[in-house]
Amino acid sequence: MKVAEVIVDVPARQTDRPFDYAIPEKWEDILQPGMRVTVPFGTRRLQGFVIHIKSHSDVKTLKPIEAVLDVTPVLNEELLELGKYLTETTLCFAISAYQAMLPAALKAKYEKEIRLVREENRALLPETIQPLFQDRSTVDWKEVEHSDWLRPLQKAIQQGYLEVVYHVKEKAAAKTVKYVELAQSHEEVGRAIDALPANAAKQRQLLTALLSANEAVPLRSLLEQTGATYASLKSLVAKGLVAEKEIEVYRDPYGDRSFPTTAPLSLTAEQEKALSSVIESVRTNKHEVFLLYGVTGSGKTEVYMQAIEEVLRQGKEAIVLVPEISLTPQMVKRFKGRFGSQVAVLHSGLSIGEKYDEWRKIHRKEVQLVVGARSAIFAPFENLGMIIIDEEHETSYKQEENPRYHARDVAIYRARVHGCPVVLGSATPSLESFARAKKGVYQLLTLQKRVSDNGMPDVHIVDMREELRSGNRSMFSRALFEKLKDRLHKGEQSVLFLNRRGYSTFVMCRGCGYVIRCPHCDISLTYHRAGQRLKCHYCGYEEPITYHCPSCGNEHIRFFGTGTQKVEEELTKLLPEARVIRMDVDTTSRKGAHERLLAEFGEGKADILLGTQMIAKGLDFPKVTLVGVLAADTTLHLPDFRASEKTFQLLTQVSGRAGRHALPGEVVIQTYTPEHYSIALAAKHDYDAFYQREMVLRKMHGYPPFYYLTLITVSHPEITKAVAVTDKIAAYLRAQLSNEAIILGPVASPIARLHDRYRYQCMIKYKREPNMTRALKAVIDRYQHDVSQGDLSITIDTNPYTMM
Ligand SMILES: Nc1ncnc2c1ncn2[C@@H]1O[C@H](COP(=O)(O)OP(=O)(O)OP(=O)(O)O)[C@@H](O)[C@H]1O
Ligand SMILES: [Zn+2]
Ligand SMILES: [Zn+2]
Repeated sequence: MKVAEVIVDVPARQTDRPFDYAIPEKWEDILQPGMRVTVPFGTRRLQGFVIHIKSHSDVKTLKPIEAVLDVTPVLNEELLELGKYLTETTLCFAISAYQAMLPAALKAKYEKEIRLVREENRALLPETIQPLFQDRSTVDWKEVEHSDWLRPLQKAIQQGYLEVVYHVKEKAAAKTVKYVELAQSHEEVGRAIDALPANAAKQRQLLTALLSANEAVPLRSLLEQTGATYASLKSLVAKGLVAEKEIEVYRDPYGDRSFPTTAPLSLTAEQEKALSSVIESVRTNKHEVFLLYGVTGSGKTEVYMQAIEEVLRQGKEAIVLVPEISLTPQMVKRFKGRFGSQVAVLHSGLSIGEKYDEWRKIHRKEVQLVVGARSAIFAPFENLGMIIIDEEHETSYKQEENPRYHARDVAIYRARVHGCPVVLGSATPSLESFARAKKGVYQLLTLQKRVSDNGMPDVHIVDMREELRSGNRSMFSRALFEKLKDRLHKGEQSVLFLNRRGYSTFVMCRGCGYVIRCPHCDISLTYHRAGQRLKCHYCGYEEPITYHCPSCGNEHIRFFGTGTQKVEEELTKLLPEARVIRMDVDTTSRKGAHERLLAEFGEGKADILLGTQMIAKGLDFPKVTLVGVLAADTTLHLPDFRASEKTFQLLTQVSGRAGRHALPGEVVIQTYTPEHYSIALAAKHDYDAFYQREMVLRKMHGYPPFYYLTLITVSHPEITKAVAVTDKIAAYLRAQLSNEAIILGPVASPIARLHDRYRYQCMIKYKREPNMTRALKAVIDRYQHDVSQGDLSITIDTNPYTMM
């Protein structure tokens, strides 16, 4: 007998191990590791992954596998191993690791039904629930779960009249389309046409159309083409002349668009040099990590694409990761234009079904290249020739839920297995990556010049305190306003960027200083003009705006901060002739809106593009000659040791949108702290000086890249419990780790209360702690019971990017 080790779909500490199941004989030759199965588990039925097959088990009575859900493994050997690496490095459950690698469509959907065990039982049911089963023998659990029938149903289940049945379903299935084809030879069909009665004109047309098509035709187009009804077709089916069949099709999100083909550009000397190093490594199957440090507009994408061409020539595959937010139609167009149908695209804007179809193209080896956001790093390619991570400094490459992996680490892991290079590209590399490049761990490739002859844009810093002193109370400085007017007259375009991260339009009483806060979380509510409501951005709580202060009752309630809506209003007042496109969460929430707005701007249908973070990167519009940053400092004051780095990156990226082509560009940065080095150095395009300066501070305060970090966050509805547990964890770790490790805390988290739960944290800074993983696992084990039974929650992030 053969036995399968199965990881079941219960993300909990107690079930985080393989369970043995017997493989029924009929599946002995079919079942392979990496396939999904359905198994009985306690009283339930669950989906699971087979991770290993063996011929013996120590378990005495094995339950059999109930169903095999795949024909070929959905996780190959490499990905199964990668799952183990993820559980070790991020301390996640194996099931979470495997599920993260697959499209959501393959995740199980559990459904429960209540079924009459025997027909005769119908009469024995309590009267109250008899009507439920009047003309059926099963009732969906959802129908009754919140009803008064639950009690009598439970009783009937205990008495054995009813039973609960579990179904495991897929979230989405392959899409099929009905086709029609001839079921007999052309001669037979010809004879049949002659034999048709004169009034069967439509049937004749149908057969003639199929004869001339000489292949299966989609049912819909056949009926449209001939004007025949489905009934006419059915009668031909009944005669055995034609047959219907379902053919699988892909949902193609880009199906309705054509992408003009592009040819490789002839490279600049710098590009050429960078490319040849990468190609050398592709040709020799050498695992190396390159850091392609190239200023904005230096043509990094062209280098990526020509390197990919080499990979494809070698018959290998490539993964290109881009941040979700810059996976704009522009980027897609560039890759589809160069590589056509060889590309799959994966991002969160796709439906579950569309993502599944793109994934299947990869799984079936119908494409050789995937361009996608973070999770595309798990693309099931088996012959990888290169992995590219564009804008490698982006924090969105770190997943902020289990498994808390960083795509860069996964990329390096996979590339090592495949013996291929990784290319990390950025105009503003993360300090971690640049430090590694300086140490020679990564190979540094540099593009110092822009492709266009104009070079980097001129940057002007405006001190907004000065503006106020000289009587300008507007949100636009005089310099920015003049330049906006100037561009308008010249028919050139401007981009206005509002830095909104860590910043909110809070509501404050000018009389007593009272700020309206979320009753469940420790943060202020944000004013939303649409609907006149105040919303909590963490838990979703909302309430209508008030005009009276809840604390002192006076009417001087005011909305502070600047939102994009407010900027737009002001623009309409000051520059009524300007056509403005606003891009923020409100205007881009509908599917396709993001893309449409950018296309309109690209076609010159607007003079000013006003937006938040989502317009900061990747955009490449020739007519943009002015970039205005309305408030540069908002990210500076986040409670995060990366605040300066993030500010520098953001300002450099957004400035980089100006003057990328023939026309020279200019940037205006408005700030209240012009002297801050992040702002001053971004204005000078001086990454190197910023790096030096910031590294000194990181070293002094013991932060990455000098130290590794692990952040433990404990939350509980009772503050004393949260503190006590954090305290115990900190004490335990102090005892377990070496004296070199620095354990900070317990302290209240920057967001000290969320969803009515108090949050405390403990941060560990360390250089080398062989005992670390073991100690953290011990912490998880120690509190496993409290976490699963009670109100305690503990999250451990072994490489935190948000400190909140
Ligand atoms: N060798 C070349 N010859 C002519 N044009 C080029 C060449 N390389 C790139 N370009 C063009 O220069 C522009 C900028 O290139 P690209 O967008 O790749 O820059 P980037 O380095 O990715 O910049 P960013 O970091 O700002 O996104 C693009 O329009 C691109 O088509
Ligand atoms: Zn809240
Ligand atoms: Zn008040």
